[in-house]
Amino acid sequence: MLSLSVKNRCTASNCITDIIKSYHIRTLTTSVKKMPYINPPFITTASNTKLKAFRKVRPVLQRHSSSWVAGQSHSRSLSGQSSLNDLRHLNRFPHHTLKTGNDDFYPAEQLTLEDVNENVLKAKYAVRGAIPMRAEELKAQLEKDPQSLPFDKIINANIGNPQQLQQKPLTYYRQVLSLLQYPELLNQNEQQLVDSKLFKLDAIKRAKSLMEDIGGSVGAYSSSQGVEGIRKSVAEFITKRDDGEISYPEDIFLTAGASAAVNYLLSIFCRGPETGVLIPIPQYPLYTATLALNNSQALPYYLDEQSGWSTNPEEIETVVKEAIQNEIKPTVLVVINPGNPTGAVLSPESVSQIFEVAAKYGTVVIADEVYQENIFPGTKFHSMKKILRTLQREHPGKFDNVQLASLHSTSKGVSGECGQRGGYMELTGFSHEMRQVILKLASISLCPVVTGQALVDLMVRPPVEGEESFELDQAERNSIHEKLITRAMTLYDTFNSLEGIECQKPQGAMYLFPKIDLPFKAVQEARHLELTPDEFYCKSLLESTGICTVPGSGFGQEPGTYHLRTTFLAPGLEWIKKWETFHKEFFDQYRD
Ligand SMILES: Cc1ncc(COP(=O)(O)O)c(C=O)c1O
Repeated sequence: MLSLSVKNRCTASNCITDIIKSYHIRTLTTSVKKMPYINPPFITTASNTKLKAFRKVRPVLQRHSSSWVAGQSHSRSLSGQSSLNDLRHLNRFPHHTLKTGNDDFYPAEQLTLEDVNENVLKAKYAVRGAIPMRAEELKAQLEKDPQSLPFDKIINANIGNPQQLQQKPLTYYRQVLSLLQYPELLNQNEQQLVDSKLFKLDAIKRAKSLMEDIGGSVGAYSSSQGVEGIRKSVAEFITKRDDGEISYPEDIFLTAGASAAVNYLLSIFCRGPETGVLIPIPQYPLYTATLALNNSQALPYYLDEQSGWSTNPEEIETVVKEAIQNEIKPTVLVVINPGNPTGAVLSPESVSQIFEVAAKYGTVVIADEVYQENIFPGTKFHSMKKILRTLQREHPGKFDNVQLASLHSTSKGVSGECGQRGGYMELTGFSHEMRQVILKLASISLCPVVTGQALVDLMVRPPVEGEESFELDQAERNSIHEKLITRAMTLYDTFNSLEGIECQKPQGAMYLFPKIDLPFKAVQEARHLELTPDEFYCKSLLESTGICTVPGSGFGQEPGTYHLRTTFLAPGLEWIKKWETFHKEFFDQYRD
């Protein structure tokens, strides 16, 4: 039983009724229609649902009512609340009497979505979105009842997570890491450890030297910028990779994966809606999600699908100019190279032209190079740092103020150690004070995971020829590379042999992003189910084969086109055959 009391008459009655209707608060509607002004403190009994419903309409009631009258005259007025006009009180104290025998005690409600940071609600991350969530449901169903579905397992092709898909960790990495985790082993006789066949001598030596760099225990915080000895290894790796262009340990920040670096950088540079960040479309949704969290604007620049998802620096400049006209500062430009989800690798010419734009407009460049090791035969990766140094040498003065943050990670490449959260960023061209801000932000999180830092060291300084682990390590790396390439090419060929699919040839990374041109009937069916055509295709694929992919809409795509993203990490080629069969049947079912 709900009892409402009416004080003043208010002109907002129609509005209130509409709002209440729109929230389907049927139990309240009849009463409220007759009561244009509701005074909340006079609700004497109500179910939680009714109170929640009331809270939804309350802000509108308040906006439209000339006087929100507090219920001072009510016999059960809230103790200690001098002003019930204050909405904060209304949020926290349900206005119902609880028969506790203690009139002073009113249990507070749980928070609702209205109470949380709306930027968090706005952020979207499709890689773990609706289709992967449906896959989780199906996985649970398979565990309970293995016969209930037309497949026996879920193939997670939705995320670049190699070890989830049975990629074996590199032996050398894990030998060193296990010694770091259990230092008692390091006190044993080295020969005995080697004789146990569990550890190679070079792994033991490496663990000892790393332990010294780390300072004695992976269980202790390190410096916020990361262990100095490991930063030295990273700087040496970069110098070698970039044909002698020098990198300095002071410019290296070790991070908990590349995601942490993106978070640091965007939370520093995003000042609100007047900040614009150029992101490639299609993009890895970490960027749009982080921008949403920071309440800043994504400025999309489209990659050109027909030319293998190439980047057009002229388009980037057009986007920059338009942003400036709209009074949005194009503060940051994100380049993902090799691309996720496209697999495209940038040419040195494109990179140089991107730096022209950055130099002209003072735009910070984030070079997301986490796939730099995943390069297919016939393609060469050129780091943005190396090209920047070349430009600076060739054009004295012109590129000196370019600010570049280059990111790398232990999650990808042949390491595939996503769960260990290792990564680094190299800062080039930032002022001292800006670096101090970045350091301060890093120090708020204390330090990146120390074993993740150790993994960065192993990634940038693998065993070399002559060391005991070298041969096995090389064999393991080559096998991972070969399998990835074989699967990528099989999938690519399969897609291009099928009706209604067109796929650009990948040059690197771990993904294919084919375009799907669905028959009209399939598009209609998707609409009927309130799905986009790409969602409908991905959902049908999942429910028929167990293959979990991500609709192109999660990454951004040219309006009117539909894509999906798949990894090629799942072992074997059988699943590709299953996909082919599904696709043919799908088209047979929906062909016009
Ligand atoms: C382009 C890109 N950048 C960054 C990341 C995040 O990687 P990490 O695991 O190092 O945080 C990913 C992960 O898939 C990615 O694809």
